Amino acid sequence: MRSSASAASEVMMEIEASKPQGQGLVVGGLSPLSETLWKEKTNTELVGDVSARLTWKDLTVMVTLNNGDTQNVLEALTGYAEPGSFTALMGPSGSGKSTLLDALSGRLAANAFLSGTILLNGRRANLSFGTAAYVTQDDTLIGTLTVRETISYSAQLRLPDRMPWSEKRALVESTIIEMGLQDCADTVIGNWHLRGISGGEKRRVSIALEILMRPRLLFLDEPTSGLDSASAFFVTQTLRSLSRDGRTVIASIHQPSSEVFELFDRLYLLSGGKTVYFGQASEAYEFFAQAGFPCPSLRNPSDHFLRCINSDFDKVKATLKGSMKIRFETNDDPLEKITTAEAIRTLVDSYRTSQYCYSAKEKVEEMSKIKGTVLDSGGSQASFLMQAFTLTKRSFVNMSRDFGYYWLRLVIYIVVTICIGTIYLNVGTSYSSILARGACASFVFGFVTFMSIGGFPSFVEDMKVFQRERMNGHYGVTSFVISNTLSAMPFLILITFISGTVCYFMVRLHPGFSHYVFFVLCLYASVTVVESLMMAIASIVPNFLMGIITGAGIQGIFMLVSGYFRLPNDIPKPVWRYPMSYISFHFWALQGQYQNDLKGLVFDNQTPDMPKISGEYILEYVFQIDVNRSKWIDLSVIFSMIIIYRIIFFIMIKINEDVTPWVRGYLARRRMQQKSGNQNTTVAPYGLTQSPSLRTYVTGGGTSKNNR
Ligand SMILES: Nc1ncnc2c1ncn2[C@@H]1O[C@H](COP(=O)(O)OP(=O)(O)OP(=O)(O)O)[C@@H](O)[C@H]1O
Repeated sequence: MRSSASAASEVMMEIEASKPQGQGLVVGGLSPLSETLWKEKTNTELVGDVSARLTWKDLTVMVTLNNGDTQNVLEALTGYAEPGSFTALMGPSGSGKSTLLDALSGRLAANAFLSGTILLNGRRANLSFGTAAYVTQDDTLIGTLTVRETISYSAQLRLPDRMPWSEKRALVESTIIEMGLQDCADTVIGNWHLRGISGGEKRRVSIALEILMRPRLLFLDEPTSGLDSASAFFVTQTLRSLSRDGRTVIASIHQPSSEVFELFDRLYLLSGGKTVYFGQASEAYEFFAQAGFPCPSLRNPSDHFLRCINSDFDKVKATLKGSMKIRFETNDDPLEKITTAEAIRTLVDSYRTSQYCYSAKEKVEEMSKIKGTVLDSGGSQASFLMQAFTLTKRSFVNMSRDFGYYWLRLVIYIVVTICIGTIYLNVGTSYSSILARGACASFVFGFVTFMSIGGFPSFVEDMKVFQRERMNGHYGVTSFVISNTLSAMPFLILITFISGTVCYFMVRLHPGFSHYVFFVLCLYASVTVVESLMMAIASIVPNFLMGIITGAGIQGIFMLVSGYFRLPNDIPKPVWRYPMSYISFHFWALQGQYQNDLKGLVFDNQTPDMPKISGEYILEYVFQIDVNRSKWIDLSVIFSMIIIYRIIFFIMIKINEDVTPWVRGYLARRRMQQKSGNQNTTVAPYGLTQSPSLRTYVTGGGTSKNNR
């Protein structure tokens, strides 16, 4: 078998061989090779009529706070981003950079309401789910995969099926080179037990994943944060080169060095949600000078701009003056004479009446009038089957490499079942074994299945990757649910088969192969139900600590009404018996296993004065089991619960994506109209939603078939 390194070097040789004369691979930009490959293999033109012209006018974002108050995070912002340009959003922490990016890309939080107009190519458009690529601040990647594997799986998930694998591989390799990841291409990303690539490299992997599909519109939230100056320059240069290929690139940048600042085409400077400056980055220097805040010599211009508009400096100065009795030297710097809050007011007012503001508004009007191409989903072009297959494979590889996902659980399960086996060793058929058998089954289907909750943190990590990829339109919910179910199956079968066998034969439960198979199947079904239950919980409570507490609480209640801690007929009828005990999978597992174990056995204390007791009698009169119902029906109920919980997971995600934004949109419209009293205020549904179905409404385009 060829090693991945040799395969990679072959690909690189292919790349070298296919290079046009005199044209090298461009490091820090889209290589001619990948550009050509992309156009040839996907029949997609990258520039021209599919370019993305984005405008936003009077964009206001209001958030509702926990105490019911509202706060304007962005106030009446107007601006635009053109193809072939790189726009940087800058401002102090909390100025609204991320919120502006979120508003433009249709990713606002549930409590945020948007008003104003956002147009893409002169039309309203929902930019989520792949129409625009978005690189978030957090690098949510699968820790057990190498850089090359991460990008390769992403290519398989999104590139068209008809594109041969060798060409997909070539695209992957060229993307690795574009992002300067050659040296760490075969290193794992890293997780809690695997030492992986550096933070800067993770950032570059996240960007590589999004530029792989050559999106026409690219949003990046702080792509250079946490990078050293060389890496930050490299990343920014790459983004600039991407924009030069006719793409529209908008990125929020925290504290750029002067070299990085020089790479910006346009600068959007924000403070407290207001526009301080929007225009050519190179002209910002002049604007600040005109407004009375010239940049002192020997100061980095971007540092100066941020210094002028960061009101935290007022607090810092006041604290220093008060507590440390520091006296600030007065010099010619205007910022020493006035507070930063006053400087911000002056700059905001200056901008409002400046030629920069007028020309921006004019340009927005002009761009809004031109109705360009409707950009449909730039998301996945792979078929549903290819997505499901790739996701299953990726998930299986991850599960097999992540020690905490299943291997640790396997070890614990074996240890615990050996303990059970030792305690109930060769339980027999004496009178005392009746209670022992009941307790043993209750422990196995109660506590042993409960331990499956331990996989929740790993699943939450998977969910984060899913959410990032889903929001960027890489694949749909169905593919994720199917892949998760299939990839987990071999591990769950292995865990339950080994631990079930250890337990069954050490305890010597009911002899007979079919009894043993039932026990193992019931254990498998119960453990899978717990997994599915936790999956459904994760779709509602994505925080892993809260998820574990919720899952533990639900299972505790299920155990209580399972018929062991209180006999079925004694469980209070309202709520606990009907419906709780029937919803509890423990109840069905115990009903089935008691029958499986006791039916056909005879209990005898080997003393002449004590009668023999049949298992049927105990089932009916001691454990109060419905003996007329087949144990296989009990088992099928547990299997149906697996499907039900997976459907709940699917529905919850769909509700979050489709229904919640619709409700929020409706509430926002009412709230904004009430607040402003102006019926003409446009509350843009596209800005509030992440719904693929609303995309159909706003763009007239269809929902991608792969986003099912
Ligand atoms: N959904 C929300 N609910 C409540 N407050 C919010 C919400 N979104 C943003 N804010 C508030 O709005 C302000 C701007 O936040 P935002 O994250 O956009 O700033 P930022 O400029 O990106 O900051 P940073 O550089 O630190 O990431 C902050 O004060 C933040 O607390």
